[in-house]
Amino acid sequence: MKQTAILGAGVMGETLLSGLVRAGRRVDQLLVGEKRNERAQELEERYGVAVVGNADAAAKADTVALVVKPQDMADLLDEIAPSLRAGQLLVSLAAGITTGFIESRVPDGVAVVRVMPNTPALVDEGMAAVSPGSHCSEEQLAEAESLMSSVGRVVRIPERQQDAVTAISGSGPAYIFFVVESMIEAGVHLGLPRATATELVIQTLVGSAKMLRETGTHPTVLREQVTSPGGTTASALRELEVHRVRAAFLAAMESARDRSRELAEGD
Ligand SMILES: NC(=O)C1=CN([C@@H]2O[C@H](COP(=O)(O)OP(=O)(O)OC[C@H]3O[C@@H](n4cnc5c(N)ncnc54)[C@H](O)[C@@H]3O)[C@@H](O)[C@H]2O)C=CC1
Ligand SMILES: O=C(O)[C@@H]1CCC=N1
Repeated sequence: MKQTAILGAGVMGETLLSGLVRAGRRVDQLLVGEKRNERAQELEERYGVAVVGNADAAAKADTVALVVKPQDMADLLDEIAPSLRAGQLLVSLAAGITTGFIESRVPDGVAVVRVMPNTPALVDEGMAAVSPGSHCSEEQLAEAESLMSSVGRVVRIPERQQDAVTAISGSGPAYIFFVVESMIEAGVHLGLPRATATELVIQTLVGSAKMLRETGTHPTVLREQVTSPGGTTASALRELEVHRVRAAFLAAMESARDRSRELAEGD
């Protein structure tokens, strides 16, 4: 019976855990390692999953998902390294942490896959990008992909693109929620009840996302279809350009990419 351990069960760890359970993974094939006792207890009660020590989980599992903050990764690896053996697979979901960083801290022959997931995995609409480390077999990479495909889509990318991916899809949901918040506030400023503004914005987002996915039409064309000559949309879009929103998105994502690079240094 193949065992999968999840070490670090905060927002992303629980997202992965819940997705695996929804996808039909038996709870007796799952182990969780979590530092905070009250959190560990909560997860045991919610999912019926066994929460054990990190070293114990690492020794028993075939696949170990590392879902702690980048700043906590070195300590976690020091703790579990003596329990690991060649042939096991480590799947890191941490921003910035390279496969080389992990490989240099665990026994030879332990395979590493770096993944950048995102929180829509909570509703099985996640986007994950996976990159193999230096000695990861096709079968092990497929195992990491299958872990993530239980909660959404998966793409394979070269590891050098991981910091950019982190800036786009890893952090991406936060930008979208920020836009949604801003539009709801604008609706309230324009005199709409908050509940009405919220419903209008969320359905507009869902409908627009569905159009992008289902028509396959380029976003520029879809935007042009909404923009009547001399109309309301053109007027609004001119304001967004005047306020340099496009440039702000570029600067924001460059900043996220650079921060991802820094996290590897432990800052
Ligand atoms: N939240 C997000 O949207 C995304 C997060 N990630 C990555 O996922 C990782 C976790 O992020 P979050 O879940 O947001 O953080 P979080 O702070 O919610 O969760 C981290 C968990 O790890 C636990 N922990 C810390 N040290 C531990 C140890 N030695 N042993 C066991 N448990 C330990 C903490 O108690 C906490 O519950 C990060 O590396 C982050 O870069 C990646 C993509 C998206
Ligand atoms: O903010 C962060 O560092 C993590 C990585 C991507 C999304 N959340």
